[in-house]
Amino acid sequence: MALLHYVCSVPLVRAVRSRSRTVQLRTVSIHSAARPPQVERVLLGMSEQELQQLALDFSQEAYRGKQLHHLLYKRKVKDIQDFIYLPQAFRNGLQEAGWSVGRSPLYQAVTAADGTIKLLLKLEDNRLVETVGIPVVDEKGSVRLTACVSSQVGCPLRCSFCATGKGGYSRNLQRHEIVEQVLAIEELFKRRVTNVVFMGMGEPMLNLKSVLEAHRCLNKDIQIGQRMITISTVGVPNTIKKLASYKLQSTLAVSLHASNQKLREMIVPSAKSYPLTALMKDCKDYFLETNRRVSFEYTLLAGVNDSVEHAIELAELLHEWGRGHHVNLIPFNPIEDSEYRRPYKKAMLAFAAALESRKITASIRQTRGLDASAACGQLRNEFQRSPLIADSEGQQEEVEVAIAA
Ligand SMILES: C[S@@+](CC[C@H](N)C(=O)[O-])C[C@H]1O[C@@H](n2cnc3c(N)ncnc32)[C@H](O)[C@@H]1O
Ligand code: SF4
Repeated sequence: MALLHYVCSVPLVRAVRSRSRTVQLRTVSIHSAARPPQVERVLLGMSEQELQQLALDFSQEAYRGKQLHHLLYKRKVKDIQDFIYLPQAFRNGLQEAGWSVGRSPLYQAVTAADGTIKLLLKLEDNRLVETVGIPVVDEKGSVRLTACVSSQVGCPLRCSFCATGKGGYSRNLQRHEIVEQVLAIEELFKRRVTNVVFMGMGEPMLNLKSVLEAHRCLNKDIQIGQRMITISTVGVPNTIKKLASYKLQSTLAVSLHASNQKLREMIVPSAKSYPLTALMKDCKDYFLETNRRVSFEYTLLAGVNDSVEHAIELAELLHEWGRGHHVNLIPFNPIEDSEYRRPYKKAMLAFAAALESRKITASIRQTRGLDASAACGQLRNEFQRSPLIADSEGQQEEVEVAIAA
């Protein structure tokens, strides 16, 4: 693991454990979570029409809005004073009115042996968010670059095998804080991001508004195809239906991890509020409404959910679906203070074979970025415990998360 940059050592606002946990629910609301800073005057995330309107509001011609769009999304300029095409008076006017581009400084980047890079961005309120760039060379030799983006700082849902969940929750990310992760990865790799997966820190469905706004920007402004974007969720009641209504061509990934309700509740505490039958129905409706295959993520935990019997039960759950799904088997990535273990390869292959023999398409996901703690579910804890941060004077903040009935 090589340290690429250490940009600054600023106080870190650290989230601590939530005091209240999951209770019975129908809808989800979050109380007393840390508020993001004021973001009304942030340029990143705005559409071309909005930027044109902004130019008009500043008594500029509408084409200045087009130039702003080009500077933000093509030239990726980070500071208003560097908008060299724009009149100095317009730049000054924007700044005086409190506008900013909305790009955060890179705090740290760590590269893994396989070329995966984990980036840590320092947000305006000193919170840190992690994002991962994963380069993949396909059989034809062309390179894909996947951005694994975060939607929240931490996560309130506390899945038992996930470092993010164990690290606590601070707040939702704003749309520009999601978009900028992709731009930061492009800057570091010096190439375009081809795929985006909402599989970093946080539960996207608990921050659906900002996730959808960021999705629009990534698609329309940064020109990443909708089909190249995946939104991953552990399942939050009513949100899959809502997402389906937008009829996006993006992939919905549902983190299942268990073949029956009892086991799922043990692994994913929030499953208590969203029975497997209801979740599966919503997923099927999603497929029928969008005609997009749903991807089921299944983290394999040795001796917990990885037996052939579990595979058979999972196949039964998916059997009536026909072609509308795919199962992604994710070998557990080790995290601190966890008794879970990654299954042996033989067990994973047997699990996949049991699915395939029942006509359920499945693949075992290749682990990327493990030695840099950049693999699925490993985000957050590593940096939180870094001595650099432990020594800082970041104030601690009690965050209470309640999932209400
Ligand atoms: C970190 S979550 C973020 C997206 C969303 N909250 C979800 O759970 O789908 C992305 C994926 O990482 C997986 N994951 C979490 N912890 C993991 C671990 N320790 N090993 C392997 N996969 C893990 C989750 O199951 C999920 O499929
Ligand atoms: S797996 Fe997803 S939902 Fe569960 S704690 Fe981690 S980030 Fe949150």
